[in-house]
Amino acid sequence: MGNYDAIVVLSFGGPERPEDVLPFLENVVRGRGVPRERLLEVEAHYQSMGGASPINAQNRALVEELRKIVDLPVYWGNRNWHPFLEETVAQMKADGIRKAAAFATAATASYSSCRQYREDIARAAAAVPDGPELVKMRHFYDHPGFVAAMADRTRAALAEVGGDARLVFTAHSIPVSMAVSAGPQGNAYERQLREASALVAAEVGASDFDLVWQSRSGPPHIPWLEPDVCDHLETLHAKGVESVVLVPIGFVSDHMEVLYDLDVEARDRAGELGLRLARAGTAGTHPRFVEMIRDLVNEPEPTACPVTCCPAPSRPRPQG
Ligand SMILES: CC1=C(CCC(=O)O)c2cc3nc(cc4[nH]c(cc5[nH]c(cc1n2)c(C)c5CCC(=O)O)c(CCC(=O)O)c4C)C(CCC(=O)O)=C3C
Ligand SMILES: [Fe+2]
Repeated sequence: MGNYDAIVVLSFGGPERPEDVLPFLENVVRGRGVPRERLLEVEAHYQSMGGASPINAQNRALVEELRKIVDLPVYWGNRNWHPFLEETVAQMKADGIRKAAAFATAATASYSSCRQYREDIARAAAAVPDGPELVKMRHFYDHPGFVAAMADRTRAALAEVGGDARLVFTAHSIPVSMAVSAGPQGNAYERQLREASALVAAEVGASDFDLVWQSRSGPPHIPWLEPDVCDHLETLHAKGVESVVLVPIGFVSDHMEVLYDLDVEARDRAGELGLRLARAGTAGTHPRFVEMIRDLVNEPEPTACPVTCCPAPSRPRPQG
């Protein structure tokens, strides 16, 4: 046990009002060379959904559920939008918290899903001198609680389409260079997602599955993980597959990347192809997932990753 006196849920953050969408997006892509056109396209996705991301509401719900089963105070702070982790850590200090277990809402290794959350913790520590120590919990892609929650969600989606649907797991695409440098031995992002997918597939009794990518960002000349989920639906259709269940194994709540890129874009593509499609839910507030967080906090204190793993991407050269 790490002798924590609080838990803090650390997440991506999202806008909740139309006028916050662009400033939020600018925070996300600062220094990352994402073309302006891509940013405006994504802005339109958010505005088409009412100018609000559901991610903050989902994190509030997760915090509520967690509070019901732990004896520690539970806080919540984000990387890209209010409440920023700095704000939360300032509150924790004011409340007298000395050491907290930090649960980041990302299951795997990679710069975006691990190292960058460690940087968020370091930034908050620098902003709040003499604040609490935050200890980041380990990756949970293969934790039985996460797997059980995702298996339940997958079974529900299979029941929706009926028959022998093809299981297609999806995760956020990342630059190939980021994928190669993920984890102490490299390639951990893809390997961990494949392992998580295999565990869920086995639990629902599927003999085979695919793992594909979604939500590609970045400049077009930089290679990202492929194939994209929409292209993959075409490939499956060409092979004679008639029904598909999409399982967003790379995300823990039904936020914008899931609601837009899967429920709008991929669903549209499936409709054009005449494919039957159902989308499995994410872990969200599934009781097994919430219990997993409690169990992680009760594990021996995790050691930090080696400093060489999941390095920050080099800053892209300005284009044009
Ligand atoms: C691995 C990974 C996860 C999973 C792990 C985790 O969950 O942390 C994830 C989650 C998320 N990504 C999200 C949103 C966005 N990601 C972007 C851009 C990027 N994501 C990347 C990677 C990941 N992203 C990368 C390498 C970029 C390129 C820019 C950069 O190098 O950082 C952009 C910029 C615009 C664009 O899409 O071009 C947006 C808006 C939301 C919030 C959804 C909501 O608002 O509900 C969530 C949970
Ligand atoms: Fe992202």
